Amino acid sequence: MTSTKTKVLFLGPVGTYSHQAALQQFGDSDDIEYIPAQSIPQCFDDLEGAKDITYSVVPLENSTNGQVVFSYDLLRDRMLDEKCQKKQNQIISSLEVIGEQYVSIAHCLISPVDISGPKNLANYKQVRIHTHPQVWGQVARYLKELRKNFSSTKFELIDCTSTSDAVSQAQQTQLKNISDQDVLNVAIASEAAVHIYKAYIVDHSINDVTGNTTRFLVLQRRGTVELFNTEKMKVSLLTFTTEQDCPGSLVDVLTILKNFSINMCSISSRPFNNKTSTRKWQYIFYIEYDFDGSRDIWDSFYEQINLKCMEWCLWGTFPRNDRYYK
Ligand SMILES: O=C(O)C(=O)Cc1ccccc1
Repeated sequence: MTSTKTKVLFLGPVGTYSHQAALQQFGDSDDIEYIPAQSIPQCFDDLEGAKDITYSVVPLENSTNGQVVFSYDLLRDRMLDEKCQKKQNQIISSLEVIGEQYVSIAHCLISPVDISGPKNLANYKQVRIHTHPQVWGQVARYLKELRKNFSSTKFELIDCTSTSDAVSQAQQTQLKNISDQDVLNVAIASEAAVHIYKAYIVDHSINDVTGNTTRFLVLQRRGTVELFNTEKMKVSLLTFTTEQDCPGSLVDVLTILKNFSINMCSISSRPFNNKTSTRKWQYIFYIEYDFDGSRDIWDSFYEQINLKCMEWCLWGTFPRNDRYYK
């Protein structure tokens, strides 16, 4: 019998910050089945491909070190995929954003074995630190201090697909090399992962900036579930490209928001390679802006956007999460 549960994909395995974001969005109920993906691309691909998966939760940006570029580039690649349906210059992506979540990041230094505190890192000639690439920029100062305080220990940084995968990798590698007493494999992950994988905390709250927060997007296949209409403040995410070597082309797009008194709350960019041109240094822009459904301006607004953008994609209009303001 097929499951009647709502299936939610997240960057796994269990215990990741993405898992926390998914739980914040959908709760821990028998009606929800959480499915761990092995990579951020898989969080996009499997949502697109598997009709029985309803939602996917992906990391987008961090308050300390900015864009999770893997996700930005996956949005870019989907927008610029020729297979996408087009309406004039508008690209209708197969996925849409229906929500956002904010997760407080409190990284721990985690060991598969109990070393009774950070001072005993000095007992190892080599310490191999595993974590998700996005984490290195959030603990740069901590790592510098480690190297200064344990100058006889060699620290090696190893990228993993997620923070929980890092704990698992550290455990497996430590077990495989159990005879080598000079090497310790550790991970940087959440305290939730420590309990799930029955590991040990060497150091608490090691992120350089307290209040470090990661923002996640909640995706669905476009049109799967109609967005509930709430009075809550909404925000729209739109990506676009402009004509290269055309002075003022970006300003012309941003001026549309100004002319309609629309508040832009974020802007960022990523390089892209246009298939029809060998030119480098072309950029796709990502803007978010406050959406007020009570204003009767939006058809005109998007007509103007369509005129000034080479290509554009409205990824979604979704409720602003209260945690944005904390
Ligand atoms: O690996 C995780 O736990 C993730 O959810 C990705 C991530 C990594 C680092 C900070 C925030 C999210």
